[in-house]
Amino acid sequence: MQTLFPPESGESNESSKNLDPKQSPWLKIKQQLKELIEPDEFDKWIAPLDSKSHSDDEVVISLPDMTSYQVILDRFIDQFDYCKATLGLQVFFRFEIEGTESTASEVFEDDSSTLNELLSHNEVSDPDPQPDYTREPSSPVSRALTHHSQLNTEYTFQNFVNGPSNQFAHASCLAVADAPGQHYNPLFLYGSTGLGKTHLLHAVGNKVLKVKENAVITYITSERFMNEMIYCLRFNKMWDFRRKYRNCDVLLVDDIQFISGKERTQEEFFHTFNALYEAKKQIVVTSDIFPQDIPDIEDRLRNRFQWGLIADIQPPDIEHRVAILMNKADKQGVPLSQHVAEYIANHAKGNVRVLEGALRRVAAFAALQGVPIDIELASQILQDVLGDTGTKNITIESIQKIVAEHFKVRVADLKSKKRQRAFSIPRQIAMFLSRNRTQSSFPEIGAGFGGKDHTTVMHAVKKIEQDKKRDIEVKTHIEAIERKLDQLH
Ligand SMILES: Nc1ncnc2c1ncn2[C@@H]1O[C@H](COP(=O)(O)OP(=O)(O)OP(=O)(O)O)[C@@H](O)[C@H]1O
Repeated sequence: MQTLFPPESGESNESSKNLDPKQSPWLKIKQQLKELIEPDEFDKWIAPLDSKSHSDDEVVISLPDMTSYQVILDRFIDQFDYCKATLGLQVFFRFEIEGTESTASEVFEDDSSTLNELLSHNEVSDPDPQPDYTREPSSPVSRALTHHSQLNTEYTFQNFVNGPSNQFAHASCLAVADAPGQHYNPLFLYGSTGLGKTHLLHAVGNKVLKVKENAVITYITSERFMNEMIYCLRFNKMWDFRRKYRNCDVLLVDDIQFISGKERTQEEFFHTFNALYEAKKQIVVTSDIFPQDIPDIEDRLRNRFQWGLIADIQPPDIEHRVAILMNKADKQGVPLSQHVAEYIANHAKGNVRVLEGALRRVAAFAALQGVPIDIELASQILQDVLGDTGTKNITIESIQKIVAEHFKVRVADLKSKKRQRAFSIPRQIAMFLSRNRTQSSFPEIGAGFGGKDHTTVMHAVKKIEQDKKRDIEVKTHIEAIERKLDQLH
């Protein structure tokens, strides 16, 4: 019988001895991981792992130590997810690490967001089917899960400049903040990046708190929701988890689109949603995708997102951008004339985050150099620093062309399925830039890359985001390509 992984790759033969490769989800996943992960990394971290046992819905994998566990969490979690999704597997992974419990607790106390799906998805130990979630928590870990709303007090309605592009979303949020749980439940805010969704989400929480000081407001990103849930499943803390999320007056969930493909997270969120909804507690979620278009989420959840009110935010027009700039300059005490604000708004055409960045840089430069903020200065900063962001016609095609030239490959290679690093890295970088420098959705980008699935694009974007932070080479390539993109006319 042919083995999937030869012994020289560092793998023991235990899997192939005990499991029929045709039946083992772990071996299927491992085979796919081999194609997604660099050979030396695969040999070092993945090849030695064996599945101890598996059933129809669970695979138990043993990890040699905490280091291996942390490395897998940090570097390969997306690849695991991706493989599971592409293979259509419905299994949960349970990772057993020798003597992990105390170490993992320490990791969680420091930053639960580093914990993720590789922790157990096992719900067997989920306690108490009908618990009282209003009871006070007892243990230190339980207390770490108590409410702390983490609201940004700067993100208020007063600091939000409304205009035609966000008027409906702004009014909806105000209405919800005035009467939480009464009219529009859930409120679903969607729009592209940097247009103020998070700002409005916090504004709702801040306003509710202003009127009702002891209101329990919980703000969470969907990613953190998932990480906390996984931790709690692993360490039998689901009571605490549910107590936190089902016992609040307003639940604010940012970037809900990231639960795409995360089955267990979706299920838990579904029950959280129901519990809050039935108790007439307000739920507000944000997404950069319309609910109908979020890939890989259960229909019952998608439907619920549409029960209440859906409000979109569009990019601000020129007058609105000027108003935002003037407002921000005023609040920051930056002397900005209408004339210069118009110049900046005309050239920094991207989202509001781009506008803010432009203003910050111009103001900092003027303060440090002791010069007035005029058109000449603004023009210099926008050219030098922002590369005139937004005035260029950057498309998926222009990105592909520049990336291909930069890496000396053909555009056809970027659209191909070639898995060699020489092609896969440029392809992933081109996907990443297409997501960040155009308004294209994941499916649109996939279509532009030879009909790739949206999950492939999502995986690429996330991978490059991470690589950019820890790999100076990747960062340098991206910066060089961005400079070329900024020179487009
Ligand atoms: N209309 C507005 N008035 C004032 N500030 C705004 C407005 N819109 C956005 N901003 C500011 O722009 C920045 C980006 O906004 P925010 O983080 O809310 O965007 P987002 O839509 O949640 O983006 P992402 O999807 O990337 O999370 C924030 O500093 C926010 O205060």
